[in-house]
Amino acid sequence: MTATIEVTDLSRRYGGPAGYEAVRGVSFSAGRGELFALLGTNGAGKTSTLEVVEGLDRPTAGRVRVLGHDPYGQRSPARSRMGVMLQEGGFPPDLTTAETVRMWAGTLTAARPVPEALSLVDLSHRAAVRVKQLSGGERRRLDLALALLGRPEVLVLDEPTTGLDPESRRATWHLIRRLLGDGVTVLLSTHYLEEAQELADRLAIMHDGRIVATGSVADVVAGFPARIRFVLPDRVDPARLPHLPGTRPGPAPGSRRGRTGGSPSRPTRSSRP
Ligand SMILES: Nc1ncnc2c1ncn2[C@@H]1O[C@H](COP(=O)(O)OP(=O)(O)OP(=O)(O)O)[C@@H](O)[C@H]1O
Repeated sequence: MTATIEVTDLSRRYGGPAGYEAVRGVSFSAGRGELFALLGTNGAGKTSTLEVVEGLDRPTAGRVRVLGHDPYGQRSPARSRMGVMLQEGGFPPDLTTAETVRMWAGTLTAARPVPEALSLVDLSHRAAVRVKQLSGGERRRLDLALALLGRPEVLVLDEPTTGLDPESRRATWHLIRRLLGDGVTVLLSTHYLEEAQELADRLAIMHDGRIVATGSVADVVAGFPARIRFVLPDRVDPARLPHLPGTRPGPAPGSRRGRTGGSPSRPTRSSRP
């Protein structure tokens, strides 16, 4: 069966052949009703990857297919079935929330009714408020409402819960799970491992433009040793501790001595900074 999203050996370079390669040979796929998460620190290459899947740019090398189409070269068949939530949506500040959704709906052939879109993201009570008066979290939810407006089969969400309070974050997770249950395929980037654990069928951890770990959430988490840090009271001499397999002295915060688990080296005496 063909995957709904298929990314093969994707590279993306900014600034021509001598420029910066932000994505370096990335491959992953997601099937119908699956959520694939890209996890990584700032600058890892997540947004650069998502933008190519969204069809905003062509790959420097490699291949991307969404619902069997090249999202850049065959833009309309892929884009018309895709909902996209960028990291920062730009809205006309003086329109109300409902006017913004209505304006966006006007560009689509079969948009959800505006009240339904607002209710999905819990913004019905803010329908008459101007966008410039919305909080950052409310604007993120408005962004999500616009991504859902065309009843997409594929959703690409760039850090959808950044800036949301815990309750809104959980509500967004609940909504995403419902969409997955309806068969929507979701590609999501996030900084939060917790978010990937909550939602993802599979994930990839990106670093410096490459995937450094990928698989099911359980596989990836199991592949990283647990790190437990503790600080010894000043009066305890680390040399007198019993041997603790897999521990090593860590950097001592302040004037205290620390120790970190997760590496197989034998503990040695820790020095003060
Ligand atoms: N238009 C651009 N021109 C040149 N370099 C860029 C451009 N956009 C992004 N980059 C660089 O590419 C690298 C990857 O950026 P990208 O935004 O894809 O990372 P990210 O993982 O999404 O980070 P964040 O979590 O901060 O959103 C960074 O070093 C960034 O500075």
